[in-house]
Amino acid sequence: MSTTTPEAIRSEGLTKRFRSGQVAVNAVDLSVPRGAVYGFLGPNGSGKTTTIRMLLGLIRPTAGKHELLDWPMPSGAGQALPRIGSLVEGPAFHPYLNGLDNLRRLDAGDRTADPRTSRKRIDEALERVGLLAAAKKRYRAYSLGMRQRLALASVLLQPRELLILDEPTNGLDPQGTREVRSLISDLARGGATVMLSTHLLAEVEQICTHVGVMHVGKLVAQAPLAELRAAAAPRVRVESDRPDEALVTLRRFGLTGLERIGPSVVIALLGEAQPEKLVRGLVEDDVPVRGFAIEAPDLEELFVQLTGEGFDVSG
Ligand SMILES: Nc1ncnc2c1ncn2[C@@H]1O[C@H](COP(=O)(O)OP(=O)(O)OP(=O)(O)O)[C@@H](O)[C@H]1O
Repeated sequence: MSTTTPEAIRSEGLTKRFRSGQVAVNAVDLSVPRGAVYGFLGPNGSGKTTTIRMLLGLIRPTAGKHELLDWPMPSGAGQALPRIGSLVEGPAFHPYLNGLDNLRRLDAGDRTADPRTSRKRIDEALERVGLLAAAKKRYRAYSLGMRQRLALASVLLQPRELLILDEPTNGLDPQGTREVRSLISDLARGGATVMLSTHLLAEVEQICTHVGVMHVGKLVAQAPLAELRAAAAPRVRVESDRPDEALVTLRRFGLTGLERIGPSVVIALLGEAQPEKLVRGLVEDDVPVRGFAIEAPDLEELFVQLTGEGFDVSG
């Protein structure tokens, strides 16, 4: 194996052009740090599933290259894939078998799984996704949410270094959604790296440490969530005929991120400063103030600026 890098997933110029001519994924450079919960966020049709299918070697990229756990794909698939659990389009479950027997079948077909521990691992996986009570029910009688849980259980039959999950909470009711999110956080605490795709900003805000934002096939932003939050931190905006003097006052109050915008507007990060004290300070310094506002873009506004579209914030 090559030397261990800080990234669990790395891609350069990953591109998929379908036969129709449509470029679904356009030169995507992913960087998913080990230990991260990486939210792959984007509206429907932005290219998330296509990217994930390329990462896992299910479809061939038109251009670009990528590595999973430092193994180049697809040549290193034999080494990389046993260390990776994935949920994309769900495994093929048999409709007339119950959940338990479906997992037995999958586990028996996995040559890296130890048959002696099979039952124990299956029960643990069913328990983790809250499906133990329904283990003997036929798959065809499962609700969409139960099917999703069984798919997740199949990913958890073995310990994994990396989990790649396409819309893992899709189809789950609010309770199921909460449970799956807490399960993902548990897995990350246990040391796994998780990449999950979602169209829900709330999902990213609740469980992710990093985010990559897709828009019409392009990765338009990629950063630790804390960094994006800082970029979305509240700012103070002062309109004055003497902006240089306004800047001096704001600086005196310890504000950072000071910037002049146009001839009469300055902005700065509000930080811990109290707005009413700032106003008083400006007046005391004899700075003529025409406008004073606190602007607090939230993450949603930030993403809208990036992509020109909103995300579903519910869930
Ligand atoms: N096999 C295919 N042949 C042609 N076009 C495809 C194919 N698969 C996906 N596409 C197109 O590629 C674009 C990206 O689709 P993709 O499924 O990757 O998006 P997504 O972000 O995962 O969206 P969703 O959340 O709806 O799954 C879409 O416009 C889709 O219609």
